[in-house]
Amino acid sequence: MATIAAQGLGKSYGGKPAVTDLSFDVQPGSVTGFLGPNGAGKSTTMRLMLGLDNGVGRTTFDGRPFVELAHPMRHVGALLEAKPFHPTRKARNHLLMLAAANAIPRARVDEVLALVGLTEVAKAKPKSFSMGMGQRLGLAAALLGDPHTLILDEPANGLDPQGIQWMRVFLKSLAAEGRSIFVSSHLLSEMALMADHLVVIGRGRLIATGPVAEFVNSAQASAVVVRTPDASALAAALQSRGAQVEPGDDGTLVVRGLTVDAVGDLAFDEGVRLHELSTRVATLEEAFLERTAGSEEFQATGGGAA
Ligand SMILES: Nc1ncnc2c1ncn2[C@@H]1O[C@H](COP(=O)(O)OP(=O)(O)OP(=O)(O)O)[C@@H](O)[C@H]1O
Repeated sequence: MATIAAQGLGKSYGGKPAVTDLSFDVQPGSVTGFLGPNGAGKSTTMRLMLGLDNGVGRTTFDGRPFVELAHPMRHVGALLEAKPFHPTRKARNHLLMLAAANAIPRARVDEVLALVGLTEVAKAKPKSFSMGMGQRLGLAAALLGDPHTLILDEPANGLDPQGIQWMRVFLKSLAAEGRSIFVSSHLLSEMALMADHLVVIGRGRLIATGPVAEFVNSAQASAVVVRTPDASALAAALQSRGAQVEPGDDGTLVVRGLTVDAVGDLAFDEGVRLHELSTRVATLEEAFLERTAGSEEFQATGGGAA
């Protein structure tokens, strides 16, 4: 069973749809990246999942909606965009209050402060915190109940490169323990390193969901590159098997629709000599830009492709 099952989520603001009929699953033991252009509806979706926004649809955590969980913090930890802590209440005291309200042992507070690297500043007030420290405190709060599921909206916001790397290793280790991690981020190179699965939305609608590898391999930018002195013979043979073939750089052929193994086997069967046979895998950024093209809410007129 999927740990998180979101079904038919929807929300409009003033008649304008922000999220429309959105359904997806998040499996345990993996990091699922939640991607979409600015304004695509990621934060709204996460709020809907936790019952923090009025909307339509249903999200269950191990079969039950968030509001029906007896000890929600022990099932689901959330870090959303809004800073939930009091600016002048010391970081540790903030966590102690949360722990007390949720019947979580006090000792867990110092554990989570250490986990996120805030032990040294436990007695400081969040108003003196950098954005990255604030994110770490938010993550500490999300982890208090040792939850099986984490929902994190842009947790890497404000973190320096070391912090971003730490976050990646940390979230991957939590997933490796069997937890479900659902995390949004605009840092696509980071997401490529961290996520196993993706949920990609545009204008509030599902664009793709599945393994990261499937998403990048299905991109147009992914292809088999082949170089041969018999290009026209090979191109004809490839096209007769349904492949799309385009001329590439330096006399290569760029082939889509067949695997590298199939291209190599076909060349062998046809007696065509090959001087190069390689694959080009799209980056997550290329695949993302390709699949979300036209679904950006905010399009600038300056810049563009160089
Ligand atoms: N409280 C609100 N009132 C009115 N419109 C809202 C509100 N919150 C979000 N929206 C609108 O809903 C849409 C989705 O916004 P949302 O913040 O969920 O997107 P997002 O994918 O999280 O964006 P970003 O990547 O920029 O953080 C946008 O068009 C946004 O302007």
